[in-house]
Amino acid sequence: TCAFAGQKKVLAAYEEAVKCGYSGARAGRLHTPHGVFDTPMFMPVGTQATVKAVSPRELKEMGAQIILSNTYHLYLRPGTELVAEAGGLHRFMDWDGGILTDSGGFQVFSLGPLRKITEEGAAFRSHIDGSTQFLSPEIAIKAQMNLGADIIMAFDECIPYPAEYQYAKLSTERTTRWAERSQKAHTRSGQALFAIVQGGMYQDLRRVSANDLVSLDFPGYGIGGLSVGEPKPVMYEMLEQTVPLLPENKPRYLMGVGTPDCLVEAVRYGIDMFDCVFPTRVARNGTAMTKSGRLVVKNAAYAKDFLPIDENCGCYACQNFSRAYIRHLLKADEIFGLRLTTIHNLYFLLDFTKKMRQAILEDRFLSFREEFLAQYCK
Ligand SMILES: NCc1cc(CSc2ccccc2)c2nc(N)[nH]c(=O)c2c1
Ligand SMILES: [Zn+2]
Repeated sequence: TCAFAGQKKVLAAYEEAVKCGYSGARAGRLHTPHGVFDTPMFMPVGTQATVKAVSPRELKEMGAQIILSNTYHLYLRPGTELVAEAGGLHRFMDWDGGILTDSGGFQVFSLGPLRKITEEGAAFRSHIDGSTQFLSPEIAIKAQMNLGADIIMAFDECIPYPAEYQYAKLSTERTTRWAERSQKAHTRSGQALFAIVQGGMYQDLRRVSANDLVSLDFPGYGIGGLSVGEPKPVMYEMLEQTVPLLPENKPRYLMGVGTPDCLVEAVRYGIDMFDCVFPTRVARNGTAMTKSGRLVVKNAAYAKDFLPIDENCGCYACQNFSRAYIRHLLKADEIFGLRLTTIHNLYFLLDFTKKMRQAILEDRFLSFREEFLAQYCK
């Protein structure tokens, strides 16, 4: 166990269990005030304090350990002070597992129209009521302390792709200054603040960003600014440059990356934590994830297919319902149809990360990766 202690009392300690030969893959245990969780791990996204279409009980049943929420959305509605008055996010949404919140920077740039970035922070218009809003490291950290997540993220700028070298350099240096301001504003013990590595698609900027943030000594590190439209080989190249510079005894969280082929490659480089809206988002348009790729249940081909989505899947949908039934519900715009495809997709990704962990523990991760990629990308 290599528990770590930041400048405050031990926060999210991370113990590396097993390192897999010939790759950076590792299986670890992440300690938080709401429990100890296994990595590699997939974290379902619950942007507005709910993982769309599923209940906390169902999330627990399918093995979810840590779920994500968005400071940007909760800050605008219902307000983070209100959530604090309700007893914090765990109480508000009745979730007793781990919670991680993003700092809001990314959502400002991806959602808020008419935004302006200065050294101080980001001004933007709310996508809800068009009101003028402002987020800074101090405001974002205060909001996350109000929400009470176990792991919170420093305020950063996700550099768009493509970006000029000069812009990427200035933005990355500012994100490092914002990380320092986030650290100074973070006064809630028992809550881990992760920094976020940026640097665009420039190897040298990625290395500078990682080294600067490591010297500021955070309990864990997000890797941001990837899966923003760049070719996958470029993303893998940035991981190869960045991950080895991060402390082995601290968790690495690749932000907003989530197709299974990307997950297995990122685990190979030593990533421990993942999130993505993809499984819940594609579920809502009737697409199920399987180890051979995507299955569009809504297609007419499945009208009389009385088999489950995946015969080998242990999820509630596959154990009890057929493709024909789920297709019928989706065609009839029945909410239960979306719930079943969402339950299946979340279970698929949670089970997939469990299988990767098992493969690492049994030192057969590289053959697991080969077999999976051969079948999935078929
Ligand atoms: N892959 C793109 C991506 C996604 C997210 C969002 S991850 C997320 C989404 C919902 C809830 C919690 C975290 C990011 N967040 C931050 N702060 N910085 C990034 O560079 C970045 C890049
Ligand atoms: Zn299933």
